[in-house]
Amino acid sequence: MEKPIAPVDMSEHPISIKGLRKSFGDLHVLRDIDLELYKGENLVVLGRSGTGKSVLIKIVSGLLKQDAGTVNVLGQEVDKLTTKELQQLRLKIGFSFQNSALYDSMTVKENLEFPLVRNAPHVTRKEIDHAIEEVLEGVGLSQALNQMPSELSGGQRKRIGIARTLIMRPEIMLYDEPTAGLDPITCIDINNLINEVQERYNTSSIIITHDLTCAKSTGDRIMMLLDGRFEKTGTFEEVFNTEDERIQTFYNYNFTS
Ligand SMILES: Nc1ncnc2c1ncn2[C@@H]1O[C@H](COP(=O)(O)OP(=O)(O)OP(=O)(O)O)[C@@H](O)[C@H]1O
Repeated sequence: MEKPIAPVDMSEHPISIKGLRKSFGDLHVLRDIDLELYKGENLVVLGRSGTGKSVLIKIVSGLLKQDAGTVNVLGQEVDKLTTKELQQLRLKIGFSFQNSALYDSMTVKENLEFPLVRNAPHVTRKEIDHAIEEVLEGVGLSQALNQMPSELSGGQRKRIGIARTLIMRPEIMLYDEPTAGLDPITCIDINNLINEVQERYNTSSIIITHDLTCAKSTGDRIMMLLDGRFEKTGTFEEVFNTEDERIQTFYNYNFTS
């Protein structure tokens, strides 16, 4: 499916990264990273396994500290924040991590209300129920309200995981390998959901993946991470219309449709 055109505002940068470096001992994972996420866009960070995509997301969310460079998220320098400030900032970010598992002993409803009850203690029961109803409808799973996670398919669990982040109304969404481990049809389903979330909630998102179909279907812009740097940025066609053998090899080994 073609990516719908999104209303992107290039003058606002919910995430701005300059001169970022990160090494682990002699392993120089991120060598010199510049990245501006535009407001309202889906930005795909594409790269082979082990190229540092997860490290990048962890630095953006304050789980890891960079060695050099600046990482500004919603106007704040992440590595300068206190634990409390970081917690506040994280409430504005929706994380869809590979293993952001649901609580198996709770129903879908209980899973969804958990972040609200914990982080917004003053919301009323009525507001919670309304928010749950709204996000479940948003991810197309209104009927799953009282089901247990074990009764849902992998794709449905992923949807509920995304709904659980949306309930906090995040300004930014970070998707880490959203289609990993899903069958091709479910992948299409999740790619469509990522676009629906962008449209419906006006989120600005970074999607990190090595799945080219996911990149093509969800990305307004693609950044290709190679050897610790972004080697190419543009639309899917711009990135892969290249003489760079490393990018051609990535394309030839990965693209399945
Ligand atoms: N805390 C850490 N300590 C030491 N090395 C680490 C740490 N975190 C990541 N690395 C190393 O950094 C490199 C990049 O890891 P990262 O998880 O970011 O890769 P990735 O691009 O997300 O790959 P994948 O798609 O397989 O998750 C790997 O070689 C990894 O072993």
